[in-house]
Amino acid sequence: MMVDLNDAVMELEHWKTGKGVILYGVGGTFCSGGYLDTVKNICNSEDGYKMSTLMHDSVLRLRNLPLVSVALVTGKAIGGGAELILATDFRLLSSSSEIRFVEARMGVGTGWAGGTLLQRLVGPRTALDLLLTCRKVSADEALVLGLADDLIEEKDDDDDEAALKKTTDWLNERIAHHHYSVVQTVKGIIACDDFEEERRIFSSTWGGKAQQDALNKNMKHNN
Ligand SMILES: CC[C@H](C(=O)O)C(=O)SCCNC(=O)CCNC(=O)[C@H](O)C(C)(C)COP(=O)(O)OP(=O)(O)OC[C@H]1O[C@@H](n2cnc3c(N)ncnc32)[C@H](O)[C@@H]1OP(=O)(O)O
Repeated sequence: MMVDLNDAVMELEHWKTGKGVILYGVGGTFCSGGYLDTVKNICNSEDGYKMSTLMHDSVLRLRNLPLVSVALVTGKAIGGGAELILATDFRLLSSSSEIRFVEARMGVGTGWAGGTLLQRLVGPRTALDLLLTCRKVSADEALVLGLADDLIEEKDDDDDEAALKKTTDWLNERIAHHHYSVVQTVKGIIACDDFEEERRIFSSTWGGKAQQDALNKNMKHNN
């Protein structure tokens, strides 16, 4: 799964006209973390560092894609799976889904970049609390904590296709009406978190077709 994820992200890096991507699981579980048979086979510090390096690479490349990314979390997101939901720009949870950072119970810290990403999202105190208590976070609590951006209704829980359709609609509300160059620019600016880079990315759309078309429409933004 870890190598597959890295391959999938590399493939997405070549998608030049894309706007969005949805990360989801099937069969009622988002992801239950490291495959335990593999974990047992690589249970030494050196291999742990290698695994963590591979997962950091995948997660950071996914975050830096010029695409708007959404994790659709149906069912459980456990351990590394809970960390994985932090790799995207947004998180939509089905109302009975459950997030649980169980790494400390498993005798380890966060290996899939989740520590840094979690504290950026919910602040260091809440992150520390979630990582030390290893408690279940319900969809409702996730919404309050800022771990979830929106909830998908319960009736879709065991209907992967319906949940995916709702998530696609949610994402399309944000990206469908913009040209891909505009979506990629906005995403690039948010991902870079750097003023100089923001100017560089901004100038790539200035004077472009999307801007010319918008100017020619004499648009008003008063309703
Ligand atoms: C840095 C990341 C870190 C690491 O790599 O060490 C982690 O990810 S730590 C977390 C590792 N994951 C786990 O410890 C998960 C353990 N499993 C569970 O807690 C439960 O199975 C759960 C909550 C995921 C699902 O519970 P549920 O009641 O819905 O179903 P079952 O327990 O009957 O599970 C079905 C079947 O799937 C097997 N399973 C689930 N997760 C894993 C996994 N990560 N690796 C291997 N196998 C997994 C589970 O054992 C069951 O198999 P069965 O043969 O039917 O017993």
